[in-house]
Amino acid sequence: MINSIETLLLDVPAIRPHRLSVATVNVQTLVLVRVLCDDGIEGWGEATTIGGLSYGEESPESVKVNIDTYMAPLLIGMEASQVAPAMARLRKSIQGNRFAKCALETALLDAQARRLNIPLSELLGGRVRDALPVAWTLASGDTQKDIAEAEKMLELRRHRIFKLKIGLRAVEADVAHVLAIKRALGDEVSVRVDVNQAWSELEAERGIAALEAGGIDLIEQPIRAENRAGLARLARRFTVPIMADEVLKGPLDAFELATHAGADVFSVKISQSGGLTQARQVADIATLAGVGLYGGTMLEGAIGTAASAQVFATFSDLSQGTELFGPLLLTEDILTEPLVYRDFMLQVPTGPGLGIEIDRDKVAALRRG
Ligand SMILES: O=C(O)C[C@H]1C=CC(=O)O1
Ligand SMILES: [Mn+2]
Repeated sequence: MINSIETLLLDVPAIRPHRLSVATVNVQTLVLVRVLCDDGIEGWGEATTIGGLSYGEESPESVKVNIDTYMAPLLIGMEASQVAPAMARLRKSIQGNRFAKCALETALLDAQARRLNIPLSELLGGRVRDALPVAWTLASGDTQKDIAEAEKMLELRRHRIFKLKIGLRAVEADVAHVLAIKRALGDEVSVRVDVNQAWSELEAERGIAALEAGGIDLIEQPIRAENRAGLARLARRFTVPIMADEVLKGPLDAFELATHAGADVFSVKISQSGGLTQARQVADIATLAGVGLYGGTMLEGAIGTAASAQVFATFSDLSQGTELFGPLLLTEDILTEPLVYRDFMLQVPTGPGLGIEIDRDKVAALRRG
């Protein structure tokens, strides 16, 4: 039986300001969910977002209020080992709130996989890989700083795929910044951009043409999410792959995008998808439609990152890699043993459930209030 559900907010400083076109992250608020079951088993989930309400329509505070007030009462007393009926009840009674639902599903599946003594990936069809390529996002806002940071990551053998956040400056200035970094890092390194919806379609045509000519490998959400027809036009027009991010909010969007050739690649995010099961559905739709896959992040800490890794490890195609670097952007970790990043890959935890152990003292120290 599900005995209790607790939602915790943890404010964790970033190692440097992380500048996106929609927000600058100086401190990341981790939204953690802990489910306690009457057999003594505990499960953890995460519903972290970026920049309060500037990225998505759920804030850390709204996730906490909505889980505590509306969702936990629906689940408490239900059979903890029956995750599907629990989630069906939640989905039937609660509109929207994908991040909150994702955190709850993660915690319930973590607990159930621990109960069965298997990694969470094995409840989702089973893993086909034990390590995931991990991109790093260069977002200091300064070209020379970004180059130095990338060179350090290459030397550490931690990342050789770099995603650059652009869209704050004029198109030409952003293109010059990206191509300077590409030239400095050379052909062995993959350089991509994420515009976070900042360009108009006309700006995107100009910007993408220059980036494609300069050897950039992937263009993420160049125009606003509402302009689906525009994204499809860009995908058709350019050879460089166009990736859907903000436009993709679950299986129905995936189906619609796949039907209309709306993007070349999907960035799958567990919370944007509304949970781990739905993230798998997004991936299945992509694979059936011949759309490429990338494992995305909402800059979650270790719990959301481990949960994402358990899901992405089950994807047969993961041609564009992942960006599961969230914990590395934070000054504090909340695990007894950190996640392992080695040889440009995140090692997918092999222990039961999420395969991680929470350090309660660290959580208590970082907890808000
Ligand atoms: O992809 C986004 O839009 C959000 C996030 C993912 C990596 C990163 O640096 O920011
Ligand atoms: Mn993005």
